[in-house]
Amino acid sequence: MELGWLLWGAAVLLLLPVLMELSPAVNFALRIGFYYLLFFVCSALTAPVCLLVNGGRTVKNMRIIKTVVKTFKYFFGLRFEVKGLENFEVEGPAIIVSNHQSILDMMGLMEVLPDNCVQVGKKELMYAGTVGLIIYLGGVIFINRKSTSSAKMVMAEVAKTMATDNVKVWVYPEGTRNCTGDLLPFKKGAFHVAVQAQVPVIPVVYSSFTTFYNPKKNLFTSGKIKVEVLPPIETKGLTSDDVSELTDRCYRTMRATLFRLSGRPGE
Ligand SMILES: CCCCCCCC/C=C\CCCCCCCC(=O)SCCNC(=O)CCNC(=O)[C@H](O)C(C)(C)COP(=O)(O)OP(=O)(O)OC[C@H]1O[C@@H](n2cnc3c(N)ncnc32)[C@H](O)[C@@H]1OP(=O)(O)O
Ligand SMILES: CCCCCCCCCCCCCCCC(=O)OC[C@@H](O)COP(=O)(O)O
Repeated sequence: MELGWLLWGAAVLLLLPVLMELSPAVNFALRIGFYYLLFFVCSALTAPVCLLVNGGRTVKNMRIIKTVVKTFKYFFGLRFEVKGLENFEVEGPAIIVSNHQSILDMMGLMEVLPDNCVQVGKKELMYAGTVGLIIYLGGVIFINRKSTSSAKMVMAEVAKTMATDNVKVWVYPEGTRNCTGDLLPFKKGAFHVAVQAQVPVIPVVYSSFTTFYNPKKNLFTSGKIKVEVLPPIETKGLTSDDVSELTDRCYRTMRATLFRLSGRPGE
């Protein structure tokens, strides 16, 4: 019986490189599948540690999660080139906004995540098995994108509590993943919260993944991701009437940075 398994394992190991060469689809499926498996297994192993060390749902668990997720890049040959981390050093809370290209963003998020920073995520993620549990423990704020009114209420609550909790809140203003090398129009929620809480907006831009990652083309190889944390944009004195202009300004700055980091000529 054991010999059978041994032979089977050896055959797979020998065949794997051939399979991966033969079919990009197999290579893509294996790498993404392994990424999901890493999420699943590491979440299951890390949740008890978070409970033991910090006792429950708290942003302090993000430190543990970050330590684990930061190792994932080595499995995929991904490297991050980070600039501007000093821009996170603002007094007190802030709203951080970044572009969102893929599930791979979780590695980029954890690569630069400042202390005491939680994320806004779609509520469906709460049901993603062990990953749902670990992001709940990490303090992730869940919103229902299908109900603007309830999402607004959650965000209004965030604006009220982020000062007392002294947390930064990381929002993906595009509201969904977008791996086209450009930005989707920005939703305004993050900027309403920043103005309501009178805290700065800190834009973060990740260079385009399209050179090494494209699900439509079964492309997922190793690669370098440039990350730039831009100077904070103050909101003191702004009101809800200024939100559209603030959103626009942030969008333009981040889009220009995205093109620069990705070596794409600006428009
Ligand atoms: C140990 C190993 C572990 C391994 C695994 C660990 C993994 C890593 C660990 C942990 C990290 C986990 C991280 C998860 C990350 C997940 C990310 C996602 O899920 S991204 C999708 C969800 N995020 C969003 O959608 C945000 C952006 N959306 C918004 O902010 C929207 O604004 C929202 C949802 C609040 C409303 O969206 P609308 O679609 O209705 O569109 P709009 O244009 O923004 O708003 C419509 C009108 O309402 C006003 N409005 C919007 N928000 C408002 C507000 N808060 N207050 C007042 N008015 C508001 C606007 O001004 C607009 O009105 P006028 O066009 O100006 O007339
Ligand atoms: C082999 C067992 C594998 C079991 C799988 C475990 C569950 C894996 C779920 C991983 C989800 C972890 C968080 C990913 C964050 C993310 O990137 O979510 C996408 C949202 O931002 C936007 O969603 P969308 O609007 O659909 O683009």
